[in-house]
Amino acid sequence: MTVCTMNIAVVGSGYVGTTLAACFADLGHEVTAIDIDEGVVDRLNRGEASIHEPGLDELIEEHAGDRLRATTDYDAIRDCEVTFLALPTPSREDGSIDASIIEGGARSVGEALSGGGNDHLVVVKSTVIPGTTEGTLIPAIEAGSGEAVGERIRVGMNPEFLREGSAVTDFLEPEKLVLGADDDWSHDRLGSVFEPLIERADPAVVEATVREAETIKYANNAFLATKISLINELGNICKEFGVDAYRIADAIGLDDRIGERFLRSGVGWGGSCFPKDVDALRAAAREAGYEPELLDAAVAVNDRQPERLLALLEDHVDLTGARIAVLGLAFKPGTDDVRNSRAIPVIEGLEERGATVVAYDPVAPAPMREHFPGIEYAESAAEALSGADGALVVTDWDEFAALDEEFEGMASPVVIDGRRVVEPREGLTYEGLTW
Ligand SMILES: NC(=O)C1=CN([C@@H]2O[C@H](COP(=O)(O)OP(=O)(O)OC[C@H]3O[C@@H](n4cnc5c(N)ncnc54)[C@H](O)[C@@H]3O)[C@@H](O)[C@H]2O)C=CC1
Ligand SMILES: O=C(O)[C@H]1O[C@H](OP(=O)(O)OP(=O)(O)OC[C@H]2O[C@@H](n3ccc(=O)[nH]c3=O)[C@H](O)[C@@H]2O)[C@H](O)[C@@H](O)[C@@H]1O
Repeated sequence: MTVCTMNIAVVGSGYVGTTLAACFADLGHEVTAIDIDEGVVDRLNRGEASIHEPGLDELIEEHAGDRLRATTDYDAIRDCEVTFLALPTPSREDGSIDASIIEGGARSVGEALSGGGNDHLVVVKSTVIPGTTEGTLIPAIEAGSGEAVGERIRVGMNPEFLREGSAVTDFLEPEKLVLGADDDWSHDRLGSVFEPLIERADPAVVEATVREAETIKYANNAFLATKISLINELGNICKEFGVDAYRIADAIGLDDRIGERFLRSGVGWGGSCFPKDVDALRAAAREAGYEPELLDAAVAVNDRQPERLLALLEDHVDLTGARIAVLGLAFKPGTDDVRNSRAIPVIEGLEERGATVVAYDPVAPAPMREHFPGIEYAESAAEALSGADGALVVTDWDEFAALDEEFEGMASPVVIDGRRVVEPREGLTYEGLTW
């Protein structure tokens, strides 16, 4: 069967945009990536990603200069049939989303499309609060293009569910695709974009309205974050009972209604999305007149986990003047992203208690230096552990599971594990956060 290939623009070349652009090129589409950062654009054109994602460099190297091109010039959109907006939607101080970047991007897309031309579908890929596409982004496109959306220019919403650290495989092997649009033409065009992926991976396809698609994304993330907070709460209780929370999770996960995934208890959820999206949903719910008590509690439990990790360490080590190794800085393994990493409150807590911090992460030391320029960064876990009075495991990198004689270099071999990754062994004082 012939699969139709299209000319697609992707605005924003961060974690989502770069993955999207490289994967669309791999699916056979002609892709133009647009970013305001010249460094990001130059790297893409040289065949390199600006972010660390397994498999991404290989895809970019294969397609750059051929089916994948990058530019800072929004005018490239004129030659495309579909434009995806993969721009940041960060939190404001009060937790609500700041839509100004994506609003500016939507306006620029409108300007690039002004003056007539071919039919064009603009697809919101970013996570935006229900009503934002209609209330903010469509007016911005209209202001830029000088014409009403709904005739030549139409708008869809296609939330993204990829995880950092497995972005490429998540994108190319999705469980579901949510195609949000408010008319048949837009649904059809969005369907055409994903036709090669549907052929290849056979995901469930959910046809939704734009507002439903916006809402599905928040509901998905709020559910997952709350699921982790629930297993963390249960895990804290298990610890008090002297019971291993992982054995309990294995048992309850066998119930299909609960499911075995996202039941790893520990130091909590971080990253660029769960904290931001749960906060944005709470703020939007409040603004709409609803008190989101369960979501508030999910955040409260999450905020408490790093403190519990530190308290466990304090049971074994006097932290004033102690040298403490922090193993793992990324918010999860497989990424160099440290946004809202649990390592941040952990390091802050250690500094408040007068400890000297020596941190190690296989890929994320550079971004963490911006948060904590004054702490020591080791080149290896062995170097971080050498002479340490205690160690905290904050990210579940596989290499920490293989640590063995490295612990012998510690001044006092105390390991508090926030991710269930280190194997307990003789000679090591080992405690898990929830086991
Ligand atoms: N990171 C993730 O795993 C996921 C993120 N999302 C959502 O996708 C959206 C994008 O997130 P990320 O990719 O993480 O963002 P990011 O921060 O990694 O990348 C954003 C990119 O946009 C560029 N940019 C900023 N302003 C621009 C402009 N006016 N024009 C062109 N480029 C511009 C930046 O230079 C940067 O390269 C957010 O709404 C996020 O919530 C959704 C699912 C997964
Ligand atoms: O909207 C987004 O940006 C994305 O947010 C999450 O993806 P991500 O944040 O990349 O990573 P996850 O694997 O979900 O992990 C998030 C946090 O939860 C923690 N976690 C995860 C699973 C678990 O069982 N326990 C647990 O503590 C991780 O350590 C990490 O800090 C969602 O899983 C994606 O579906 C979504 O697209």
